[in-house]
Amino acid sequence: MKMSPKTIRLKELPFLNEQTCKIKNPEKLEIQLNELVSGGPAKLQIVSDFDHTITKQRTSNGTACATSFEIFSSCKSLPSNYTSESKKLFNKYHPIEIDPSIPLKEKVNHMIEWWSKTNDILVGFAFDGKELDDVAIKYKDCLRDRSDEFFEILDKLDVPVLVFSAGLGHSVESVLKQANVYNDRVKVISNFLQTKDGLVNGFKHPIIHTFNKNETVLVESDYSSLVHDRDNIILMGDSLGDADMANGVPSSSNIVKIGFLFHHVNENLEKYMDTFDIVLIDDQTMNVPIGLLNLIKN
Ligand SMILES: Nc1ccn([C@@H]2O[C@H](COP(=O)(O)O)[C@@H](O)[C@H]2O)c(=O)n1
Ligand SMILES: [Mg+2]
Repeated sequence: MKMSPKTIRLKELPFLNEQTCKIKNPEKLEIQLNELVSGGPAKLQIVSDFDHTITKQRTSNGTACATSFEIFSSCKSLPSNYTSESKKLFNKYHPIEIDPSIPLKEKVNHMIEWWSKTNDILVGFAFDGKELDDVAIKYKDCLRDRSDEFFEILDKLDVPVLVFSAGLGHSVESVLKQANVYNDRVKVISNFLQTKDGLVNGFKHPIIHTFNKNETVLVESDYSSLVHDRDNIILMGDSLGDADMANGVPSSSNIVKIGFLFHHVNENLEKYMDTFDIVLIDDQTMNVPIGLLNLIKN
């Protein structure tokens, strides 16, 4: 006998009823979730940011987790002027990046300036991918709690994952590799270094920064052609700009957006709730994405 599918009710899902989980429009989310479930794994794809989304925003003792650029900077062979300049840039621009009082247009200009100054200092030295792989071993535990389980479920269900990062692609790939979660279903679109005469010569184009993660930078990749029949999307990010990461998909797509909120929680909460379907406050786990996958899997 064929069973009729049971409607999923948000109030019956403990992982969406925690104090730290905020949902602006539960009715809309309930409809979206039921569509995700009825589409099953075959219709699903994941689009996720890397820094502070696949990795944690803070460790258990409260310190910030290194970004992919910071992981690169811990390679001992890099010239000290690169590492010191890069640190200075981080100290200047990161507070701007997370400041809720700065209007978006102004912030975008600062971010373009940050990434182009970073591009300018990434010139004229050798880069050893093997050294980065070795360094990345130290950072594999920066991944959110239960990340291994999250990637294992996706792998078993054959669900493709786009990791869309404005960070440094080489570090993203190294950390995913060292954590044993990088496989054929995972594609990284990010900033990769180019070389000239064997030395680093800035980023390959287009440069991806926090606020241009959309179809304009995806257009040159073959990603959309690979997943065009998967119109159910779970999108995950920690920055408001991450919510645009699936902008290039057809308008008929059903996208559930999860936002990990950590900085300036009170000032940001309303904007995050307007932008993401599910907002998770200081949640350093993959509990909610895994909860959704388990519904879809079953
Ligand atoms: N020179 C830089 C530029 C940016 N960052 C940080 O990287 C993050 C971008 O990576 P996502 O995976 O989150 O897109 C961004 O939020 C910046 O804070 C950096 O550390 N150094
Ligand atoms: Mg991020």
